[in-house]
Amino acid sequence: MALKITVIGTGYLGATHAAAMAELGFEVLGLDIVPEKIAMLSAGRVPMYEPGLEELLGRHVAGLEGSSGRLRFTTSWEEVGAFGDIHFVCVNTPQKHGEYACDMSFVDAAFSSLAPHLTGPALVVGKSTVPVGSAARLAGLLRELAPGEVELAWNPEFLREGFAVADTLHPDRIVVGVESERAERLLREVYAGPVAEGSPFVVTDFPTAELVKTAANSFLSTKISFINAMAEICEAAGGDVVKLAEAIGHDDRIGKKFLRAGIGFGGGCLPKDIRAFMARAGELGADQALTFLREVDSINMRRRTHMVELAREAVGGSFLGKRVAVLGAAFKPDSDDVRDSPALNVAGQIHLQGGQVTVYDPKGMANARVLFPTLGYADSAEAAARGADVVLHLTEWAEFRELDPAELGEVVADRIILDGRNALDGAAWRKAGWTYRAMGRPTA
Ligand SMILES: NC(=O)C1=CN([C@@H]2O[C@H](COP(=O)(O)OP(=O)(O)OC[C@H]3O[C@@H](n4cnc5c(N)ncnc54)[C@H](O)[C@@H]3O)[C@@H](O)[C@H]2O)C=CC1
Ligand SMILES: O=C(O)[C@H]1O[C@H](OP(=O)(O)OP(=O)(O)OC[C@H]2O[C@@H](n3ccc(=O)[nH]c3=O)[C@H](O)[C@@H]2O)[C@H](O)[C@@H](O)[C@@H]1O
Repeated sequence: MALKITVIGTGYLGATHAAAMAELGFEVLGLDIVPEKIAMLSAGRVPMYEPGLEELLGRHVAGLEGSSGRLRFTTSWEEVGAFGDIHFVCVNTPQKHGEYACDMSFVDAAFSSLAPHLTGPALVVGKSTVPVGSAARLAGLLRELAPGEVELAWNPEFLREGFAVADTLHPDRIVVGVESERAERLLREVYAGPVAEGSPFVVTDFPTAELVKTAANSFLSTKISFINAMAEICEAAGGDVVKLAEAIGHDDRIGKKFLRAGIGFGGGCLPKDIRAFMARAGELGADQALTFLREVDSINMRRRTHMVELAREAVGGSFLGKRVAVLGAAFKPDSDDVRDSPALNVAGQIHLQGGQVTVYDPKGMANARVLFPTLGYADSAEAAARGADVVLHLTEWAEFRELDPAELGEVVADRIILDGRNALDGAAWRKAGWTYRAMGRPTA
């Protein structure tokens, strides 16, 4: 009989994972503690913006016309416990307030809620990104609280927002930390489809599985901060970081990807993951090993301040009485996620310094309004730019590359644009009479 799968926590990761598991042919039950999310998902609607996810839900959510009916959602732990052979835990692990460390309270709560309902044999699989050592601790919690024969495995996730569906169905690799052959066999059964299509399947122990995840995000963060450090040098020396990245990227050992200089990385993962990693290394007495991540983080945060300084310079040295248009609120394009968004951080800093900021983003507006309620918002790039003394391009949506510089030039007070993502066609903007400035690139 086909395995029955539950997914605990149906946010960016969990909602995608649940739909993907149904696509792979399993019966799936998703649980969240937010009833509104469960109501939306049960109606086949996605509570966030993730390309392709709504279509996938439409193919599987029970009760929708023409669906496989393999995917349902609930808020009942009892139902989840009775339903699943395998339970994937996908809840959030944010940064603790005022600390670098990871806030494990959501994971702990999920395990504590689930365990008492596991009366039969079950495999619990952690997918959330956690500090190394968490899996061993949580296995102990399961032994203590679960009445049935329950085992734990750790299966970190590497999907990117904006590509979540494709990354889940065709992952670069599947990593499982297991303590028994049975756990490995069950997870091989779950991922048989992607593995048959070529995804490597890496089997290891708990700590290594946990560490693979934080190591990968640390490496990616380091790559971005490396190229942003080169952008700083290029600005000082008159070089062009885009050419530099292209040229070093021709070396396969370096590679072209993740070398886009700009205002740096944000989002619900890279920033908090490198900080949690540093905090955990400290607890393990190995903090020296990761001191470089402190530098990675500070280079990254400096990019945001640098953009604020460039903007202030562009409006004559003070934001007082100046209008600033901000194009972009999401932490990256093709997402509505504004968690630790560099664009909103820059907008917020300028607002605090007295600038009149108007933000526009194709998908991130609702989330941005919740997080930064005092900023101004407009419902198009043109409306945001109306009367602006400077325009900041901070999230590289395709929509912004398609803007007509001549048309936008008609509505602004001053034709100055700062490209925080090095993604616009500078020559076209200059031709239309704009002062165009990019990051780590020559000014003219
Ligand atoms: N968003 C991403 O692209 C990726 C995220 N991750 C990791 O996956 C985890 C989840 O991240 P996201 O999906 O982005 O977070 P999210 O905040 O979008 O989703 C988490 C969900 O868990 C629910 N939840 C919280 N406490 C719960 C509980 N006790 N019981 C049941 N549900 C509960 C929340 O209501 C929410 O819907 C984090 O550890 C993150 O680092 C890993 C790879 C990719
Ligand atoms: O752990 C996670 O949650 C995920 O974190 C990142 O995925 P994601 O946060 O969706 O976004 P990325 O595409 O990695 O971009 C992160 C940030 O880096 C910035 N970035 C990315 C690439 C680049 O060259 N330059 C750059 O500034 C983006 O604008 C964005 O703000 C990783 O890429 C995923 O593999 C991982 O699973």
